[in-house]
Formats: sequence, C-alpha cells, structure tokens
Amino acid sequence: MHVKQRLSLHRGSLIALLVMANLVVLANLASGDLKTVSELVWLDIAGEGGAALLALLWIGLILNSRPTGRVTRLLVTGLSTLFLAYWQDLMDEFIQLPSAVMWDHWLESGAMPLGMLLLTLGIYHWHREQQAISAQLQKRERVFREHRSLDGLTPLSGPRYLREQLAMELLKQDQPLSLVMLDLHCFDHSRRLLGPHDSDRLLREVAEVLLLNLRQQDLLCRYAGDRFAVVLPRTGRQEAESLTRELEQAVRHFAFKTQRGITHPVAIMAGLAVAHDEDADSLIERANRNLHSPSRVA
Ligand SMILES: Nc1nc2c(ncn2[C@@H]2O[C@H](COP(=O)(O)OP(=O)(O)OP(=O)(O)O)[C@@H](O)[C@H]2O)c(=O)[nH]1
Repeated sequence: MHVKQRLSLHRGSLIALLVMANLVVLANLASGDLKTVSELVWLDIAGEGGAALLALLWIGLILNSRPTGRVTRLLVTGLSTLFLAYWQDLMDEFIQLPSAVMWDHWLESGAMPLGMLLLTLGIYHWHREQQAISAQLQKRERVFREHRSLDGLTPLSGPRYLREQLAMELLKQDQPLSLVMLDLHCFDHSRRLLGPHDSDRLLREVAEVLLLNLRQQDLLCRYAGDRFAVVLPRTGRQEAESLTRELEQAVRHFAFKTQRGITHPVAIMAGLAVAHDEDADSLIERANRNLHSPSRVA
C-alpha cells in the first residue's frame, strides 16, 4: 500500500490534529501580541520547533506503518497531545500573552504529562502485540526449519518423519492403519517436457491437491522425488480404498498449467497396504510393491 493510501486511512486523525494546531494559533493571536524580532530567542524557537516537528514525524511514521486500531489510536493521540504542548511552547516564542491568561500554561504543562501517559499506554499495548506476533513467528520459523530439513520443495515432511509417524501409529494395535504410496505417472517424461521450473511447480501443486483431499487425521509426506506417502490412521481396507480412489481422481482432474498457459495432464498411481503385525519399513515396502501390482492392494 502506498504512503498516500495509508495516510488516507487515518484522514480523521490528521484533520483533527490540523484543526487543533490552527485553533492554538488563532487562540494565541486573539489573546496576545506578536513579539518584535529583537525579542525572539532563536535557540528556544529551534528547540521547541524541532521537538514539535519530531512529534509530527513520529505520528507520520506510525500512521504509515500501522493498521488502524486501539494501539495506533493511543500512540497517535499521545504524540498529538505532546505535539500540541510543544506547539503552544513555540507560540509563546512568537506571541506575548497577558499574564492573566492561564490556558496556555494548562496547555503546556497539562498536555505534556497527559501525552506521555497515553504514549506509555500505547507503547505497552504495542509491546504486548509484538510479543504475540513474535511468538507466532517463532512457531512458523520452527515449522519452516523442520520442513526445510526434510523437503525443500513441497511443504511436506520427508521419509524420516513418515517412518517416525508410522512407528507411532503402529503402536496403537487396537486401531486399523493404512498406508498409500502415490507415484506420478511418467514424471520423468513430464520433467523433460516442462523443464525444471514447471516440473518443480507441478510437484508442489500436486502436493496441494492431495492435501486438499485428505482428512484432518491423515498425514501426507513426500517419500522421494515424485512419490508421496499418505498415512491413514484409524482406517481399514474398505475406507482406504475409497480414499485412494478419490486421491487418484483428484489428481487426474487437476488441470496443471505450464508457464505458457498450456494444460499438462497429470496422473498418479497408487499402492495401498493395510497394516498387519509388522514394522514401519515392512509396511512401506508392501505399499511400494503394490504400486506396481495390478490390484494395487495387499
Ligand atoms: N523437477 C523435479 N524433478 C524431480 C525431483 N525429484 C526427482 N525428480 C525427477 O523425477 C523423475 C522420476 O523419474 P522415475 O522414477 O523414472 O519416475 P516416472 O518417470 O514417473 O516413471 P514411472 O514411475 O514408472 O511412471 C526423475 O526424472 C527425477 O529427476 C524434484 O525435486 N524436482
């Protein structure tokens, strides 16, 4: 989003600040007299004017980088109040107010602590918001790191994780467990036809299609190059066969588009193994073997 678009989201706050700043100028002009040039103290003008300008700059930076909401409101209101205190301080340098006028003291001395208080509240909530965001980022970073160490191409885990998860599921002896191996048909041919970029994207998109067609409890892993493995916990033969058919159909109906917009047909072969009394490696081996058997099930 452009700076202009972002600032337009906060148009109300900016207009309110402009109106307040103008009112302060008008109130000073209406109540006091302009000082002569010889009465001006340039160092004070530079210091107070600089502070007011910095407060404005901070408001601009916050409005440009933050979404609307409570934290932004607190920060901007606090900084605007501080700006008004400095602004009145600056007016004092140009306009002499009669000693009977008290509102300028209130504006200078009252607005400053109020602005600080609002700013502190805003920073406190900003800090909490940042903690929540950091916690989420850490989680994502961990997931990303784990996945990266297993498979750099798809957002899936690799064969090591598959074996670990299968071993865990196989411990639950009272529940049926199925494993489906899925292998892209003639992927070597596709890779040569499509080139490395499109064939990589094909693998990623097939992984997404498969994920979309799985249930919450299922686990999809990338077993090797163009081979995927699906762990189906609490699933017996009949249900596993029906899920396998659905996965095959989903991939067959997937119209992969090359970079040039041409549809490239995709098909997948499946091998299903229902767990008996065995370990993860033997289950994987049987599912792999069934990829090449006409019945695809054992
Ligand atoms: N683009 C890309 N290709 C890969 C990747 N990993 C493996 N491959 C390719 O996948 C192809 C797998 O070829 P094969 O094992 O012969 O499989 P296939 O061509 O599908 O043959 P069938 O399984 O018999 O249908 C090889 O050409 C590998 O180079 C990868 O990460 N990206």
